[in-house]
Amino acid sequence: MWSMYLVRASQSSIVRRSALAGRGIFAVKAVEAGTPLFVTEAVSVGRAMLPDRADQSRELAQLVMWKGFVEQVLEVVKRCGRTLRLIYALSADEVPETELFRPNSKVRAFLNEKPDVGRILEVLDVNSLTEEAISAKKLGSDDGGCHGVGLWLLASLVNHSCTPNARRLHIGDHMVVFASRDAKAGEEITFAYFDVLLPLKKRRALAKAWGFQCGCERCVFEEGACHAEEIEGVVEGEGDAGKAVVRLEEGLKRWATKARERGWLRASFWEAFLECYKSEKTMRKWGRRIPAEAVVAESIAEAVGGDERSVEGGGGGGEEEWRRRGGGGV
Ligand SMILES: C[S@@+](CC[C@H](N)C(=O)[O-])C[C@H]1O[C@@H](n2cnc3c(N)ncnc32)[C@H](O)[C@@H]1O
Repeated sequence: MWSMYLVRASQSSIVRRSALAGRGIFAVKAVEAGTPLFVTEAVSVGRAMLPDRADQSRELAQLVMWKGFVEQVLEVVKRCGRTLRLIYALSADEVPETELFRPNSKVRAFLNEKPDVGRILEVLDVNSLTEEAISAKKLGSDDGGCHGVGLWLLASLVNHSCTPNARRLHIGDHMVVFASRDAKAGEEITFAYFDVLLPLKKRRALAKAWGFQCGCERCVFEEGACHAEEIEGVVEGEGDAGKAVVRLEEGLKRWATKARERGWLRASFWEAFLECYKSEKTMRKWGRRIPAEAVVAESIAEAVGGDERSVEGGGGGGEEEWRRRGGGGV
C-alpha cells in the first residue's frame, strides 16, 4: 500500500531522539548542498485546484481537499495493517525503529485491527504536509496545477528549524528530500515549516501557531543576543530601514559574530535590507555602509539554506571582498 526507499544504500537518514522535539531524522554522514537524502512515496495525497489567494472559496477548496485526503488515508489503513502501524508510530513517545520504515521490513503489521479514527486524525493534523509550502517545490503539471496535502511517513518525522538544511521536491506522489546546505555527519535534518527570513518575534508567533516553541540554534542564539531585539526596535520604531541595516552591520562587527551568526541576523532583518535595495535614495545616502545585495544573499543562503528569493540581485565579490574594499566601516 505504500512504498518508501532510501537513496544511498538506505543509510542517509535515520530516526533518532531530537534535541528540538521528540524524534527527528539525522544525517548518517556529511552531505553537500543538493545531495538527495531520501525519497518517500505518499500514503495518500488529496489534491484540488485552489482559487486565488484572496478568494474566500480557497478555504472551501482546501477543506474539500483535506476531507478527500483523510478519507483516502482511512481506506488505506483499513486494507494495510503495516501503514496503520507506521501512522501510530508517528504519534508515539518512543523513537520508532528505522527498520519499521524500510520497504521490505519484517516488522509485524497490525492485522485485523480496527483503525482508531480519532488517533489517526490527531497524527494527520501535525504530520501532513502540503505540496505548496515554503520548503517545497513541485515538478510537473500533469495534474493541471492541482495542489495537494499528503502524508509522507518518513518526511513527517523531520522537524522545523529556523536554520534548516533540507528542502523537498514533489514529483507526483513522491517526495525527494535533499540537502539545501552542507550538513555534518550526525546533524539533524530539518525543514522550514514557515518563512525563516523574518525576525525572531515573528518566527516565535508562527511556531506558536504550529503549537511549539522553536529551540533551534538560531533561535537560541538570537534570544541570547539582545541586540536582535534592539535592532528590531529600530526597524519597527523609526521606520528607517537604512539606519537599521547600518546599525545591524556595525553591531555584527562589534559583537565579533561568526559567519553563520551574521547570516542568521541578516536573515532576520532581510525585509529591512530589501527595503534599502529597492530605494536608490537610501543606497546613495548610506553608501558602502550597506553591504551589496549579493553579499547579504550569499551570507543568508549559507546560514539558512538555499532559497531562490535570497539569491536575487547582482553585485558579487562576496563578504571578504566587500570588507576588503572598506565596506561596513563605522
Ligand atoms: C511533523 S511533526 C515532526 C516530528 C515530531 N518531532 C515527531 O516526533 O513526531 C511536527 C511536530 O514536531 C514538533 N516540532 C517540530 N519542530 C520543532 C522545533 N523546532 N522545536 C520544537 N518542536 C518541534 C512540534 O510538536 C510539531 O508539531
